[in-house]
Order: sequence, then C-alpha cells, then structure tokens
Amino acid sequence: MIPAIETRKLHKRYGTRTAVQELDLRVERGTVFGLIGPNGAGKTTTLRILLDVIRPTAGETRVLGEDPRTAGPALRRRIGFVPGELRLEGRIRAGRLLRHYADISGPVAPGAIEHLAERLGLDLSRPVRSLSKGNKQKLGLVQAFMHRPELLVLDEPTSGLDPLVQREFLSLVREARDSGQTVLLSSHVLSEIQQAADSVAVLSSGAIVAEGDVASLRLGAVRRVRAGLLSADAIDVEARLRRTGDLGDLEVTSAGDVVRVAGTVQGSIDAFVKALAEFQVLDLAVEEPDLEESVLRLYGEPAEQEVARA
Ligand SMILES: Nc1ncnc2c1ncn2[C@@H]1O[C@H](COP(=O)(O)OP(=O)(O)OP(=O)(O)O)[C@@H](O)[C@H]1O
Repeated sequence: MIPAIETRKLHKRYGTRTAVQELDLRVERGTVFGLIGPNGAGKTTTLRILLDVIRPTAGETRVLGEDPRTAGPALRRRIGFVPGELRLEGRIRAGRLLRHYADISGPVAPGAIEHLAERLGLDLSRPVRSLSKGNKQKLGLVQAFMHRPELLVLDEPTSGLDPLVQREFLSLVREARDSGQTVLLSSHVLSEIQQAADSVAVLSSGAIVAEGDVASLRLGAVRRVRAGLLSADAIDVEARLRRTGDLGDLEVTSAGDVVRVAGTVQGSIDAFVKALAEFQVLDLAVEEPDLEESVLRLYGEPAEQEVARA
C-alpha cells in the first residue's frame, strides 16, 4: 500500500541556515507517527512542507500518494492540519468560524462539531478573539478532526492544554487511528508521544537521529531526580548512588542531618531508587523523561543556538 507520507532526501534551507537535511520519512497508513525533537530541530518546517505552506529547497514529498506542490485544494481537503501557531482574531463566534471552515474542508457530519467541542470543553458561543491560548488550540483541533480526514498533521497539538484535555485529545488520536485514519504529530514532550504514537522519529538539527517503535525509545529516556535523605554523610550517599549506574550531573549537598541529591538517571531508575531506600527518604521527585536531555545525551549536542533557544 502507498504510505500516507513519504519524503526522500528532503532539504530546506533558510538563507545559509539548514532547517531540514536529507530527511527520509515514511508514515504508514492507519498508524500514529510521532516526530519529536528539541526546539529548532526542524519539526514545524517538515510539517509545513507536507502541507505546501512552504516549499523545500530539494527532495521529494508524497502525501497520500500526491505531490503537495501540485495537488492543490483536493489534497488539502483530505488532511486535517493544526499549525504550531494558531492566530485567531475577530468577533466571530467559535461555532460560526468552525461552520465556515466546514464549508471549505468538505462534508462534516451533523453534530460532529458540537460533539468534538464538548469532548474538549470548548465553548462554541465565545468570540474567537476572547478565547485563551488553550481554547484557541481546542478550536484548532476541532477544525482538524471534524471532517474525519484521511490524514491528520498536528504540530505541537497539546501546547496550552490542561492535562485532562490532553488525555481526551490522546483518546481522539487513538480513535482516529482505530478507524483507519493516519496521524502525524510533532512534540517536544516525550511522554505524550510515548502514549500516543506507534512509531517515532527523533529529529535533531534537521536530521533524523533515531527511529523506531516507542518501546525502543523508552530505553533512552533520561529522568531528572531529586531527593532529600536523613543522613549526615554526603560522601557515603554519593558513593552508594554512583554505584547504581548511569548518572549525570549528580549533586549531593548536606545541610545539618539532611542530604540533598539532584541529578539525572539514564534508563531504568530501579537501582537508583533501591540505593536511596537504604536511607530514610524525606522526599523524592522523579520528573517525566526529558526529551532534551535524552537527545543531548544519546546523540550529542545540537547547534549552540538551539540550546540557547530551548
Ligand atoms: N522563516 C524562517 N527563516 C529563517 N529560519 C527559520 C525560519 N523558520 C525556521 N527557521 C529555522 O529553522 C530551524 C528549524 O526550525 P523549526 O521551526 O522547523 O523547528 P521546530 O523543531 O519546529 O522547533 P520548535 O519546537 O521550536 O517549534 C531553526 O533553526 C529555525 O531557527
């Protein structure tokens, strides 16, 4: 079967800056594909090329079997798109605007807009300019999903959404996949991709540095950990923790009879937690696997300016 998306040696330069280089991407139909990478990695550039919002410098692109540069509105109607930055102004009410979009995007089932708005918690009677960033994002999602397109291209779709709405969004993505639609979503949040995607490509400085199923990427996850232990002996704590494996930026400081620990753990945290448990643990915080840390650790530093932007 023809894949939903295929690019060959896709290249995009802005002046002297290369945003995307020699990108080979293949997204099979009926799957959820996650494109992840730190800020400036080239995610938005790639997605905009797929929608023909911008043109590549070189390379081939096929979307649903068509070349986006020549396929025109007929192809666009088969795609639901959430751009990274959604600008919505004006006094028009959310529901009216969505019905207007529906006239352009093609048939929308009766009640579909209301159903999606209710699931995401979007008030359709509000003027769009008065919507918060998160509510504008919800409107963008309703617009992308409402005509049940063959392909959904979603750029940072959950930015600004609260956790409950994020969960509902992930359900929508899974339901879309289960009904045969294809979803390509970009994110710089690893956990979101882990929950939603079947396959993943990690982008860094415009190139794919890792690709595979989600389970294999989990191994590379780096977690930031912080703990407070009842002990006066920072040196002993540090020695025991260092024996547990791959730690980064480990800082062990003591204040009175409390030792504070902060650092990053690569891969499994089992040994680290067991080493902590030899002491009386006063508090413990383990943060979500951090994509930035994982990419930097596994694949080296991206360009300096990207680190500064992040
Ligand atoms: N219009 C533009 N003109 C010049 N450089 C650009 C332009 N758009 C993007 N870039 C540069 O191209 C690179 C890739 O940017 P892109 O927006 O695709 O990354 P991204 O992965 O989507 O990042 P983010 O998560 O921050 O949105 C960056 O170095 C960025 O500064």
